[in-house]
Amino acid sequence: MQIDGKPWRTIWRDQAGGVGIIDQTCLPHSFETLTLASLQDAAVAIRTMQVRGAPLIGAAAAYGLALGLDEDPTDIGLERAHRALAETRPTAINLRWALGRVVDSVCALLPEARAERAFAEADAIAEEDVAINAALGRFGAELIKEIASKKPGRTVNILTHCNAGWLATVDWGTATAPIYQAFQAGIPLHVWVDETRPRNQGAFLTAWELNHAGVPHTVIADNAGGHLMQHGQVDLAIVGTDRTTRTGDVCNKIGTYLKALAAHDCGVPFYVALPSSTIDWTLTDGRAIPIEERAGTEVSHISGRTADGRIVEVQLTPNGSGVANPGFDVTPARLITGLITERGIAPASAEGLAALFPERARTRAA
Ligand SMILES: CSC[C@@H](O)[C@@H](O)C(=O)COP(=O)(O)O
Repeated sequence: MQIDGKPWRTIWRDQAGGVGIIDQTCLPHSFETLTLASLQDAAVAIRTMQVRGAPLIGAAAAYGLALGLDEDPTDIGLERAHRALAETRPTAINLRWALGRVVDSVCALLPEARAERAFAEADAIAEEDVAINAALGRFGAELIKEIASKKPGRTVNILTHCNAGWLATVDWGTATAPIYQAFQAGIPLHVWVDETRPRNQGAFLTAWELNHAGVPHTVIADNAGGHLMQHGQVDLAIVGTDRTTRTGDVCNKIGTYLKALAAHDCGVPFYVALPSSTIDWTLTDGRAIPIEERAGTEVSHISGRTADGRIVEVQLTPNGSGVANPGFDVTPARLITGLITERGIAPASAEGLAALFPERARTRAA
């Protein structure tokens, strides 16, 4: 992604031995970067959602483990860093996947060799994420081109939920990678951006990055998607996922399920874009996925910028009303038209995923 004419990634190694990130809690009002200099910084950044989105959480956790090994490379230090990071967010499987990769790469080494090796593994995870998202973007862009060919000269309207974009990955995004690639290929397209209450990742982050990329888009209230689908104003939906079972059930930001139901009712194709690191090969039923329960204040309060540039938070709900805030929901495979992966587009089923990833499908289900 180019920002002010300069290429950016969402996470990088800085000159001083730290790890740079974009503080996503400041967007869209200000673009600020910060340095993760310790295990503690990395754990806080993931927990408070300064970095977020399944693939980026994975990369940040990998760097966090490397920072932890820099502080204490012993077995005890490794275990402590692993535990601290694994506890930060429960739903995105990429977190555990990336931590597992770094642990496997260092555990047989002498302590003094561990930090360097862990940083190299974290770099590899980040680089692979870029290549994988670019690859799945190519498959998804073909899909968009096919839809465009059926309505020559007219705009393809794509609905997306939450931010499964550039900001949620190291580069490209998952749901947005096909959009960016089709847009760059000259396909006329427009994106309906669900605001995605309660944290507004759509209104704050997806809108911000589509703006920077010059992609035409419109932010809508979460409740508007079904209406637009009924009126033929959505050609396809593409969303991301935090964890996908081996049978193709998809866990993604709360509200995704309702969009999939509406799409099913209206005959709108509903696709999920994902790197294979988001597949949990041990699970056969999406209902087994742990759902993060987040702070009630995300529902009862909302923040925004005043006309004179101040960021303020205001309360929406009456004092005394209860609030609940499940962060994710599960869309059953039967509502999903296809899974866009780095190896191609699979039907959302055990057979579909096993055909694309035969070596991973041999993992035993729990
Ligand atoms: C490419 S990201 C896919 C998902 O991680 C994304 O859709 C999502 O649900 C992000 O949730 P978040 O709570 O903002 O981390």
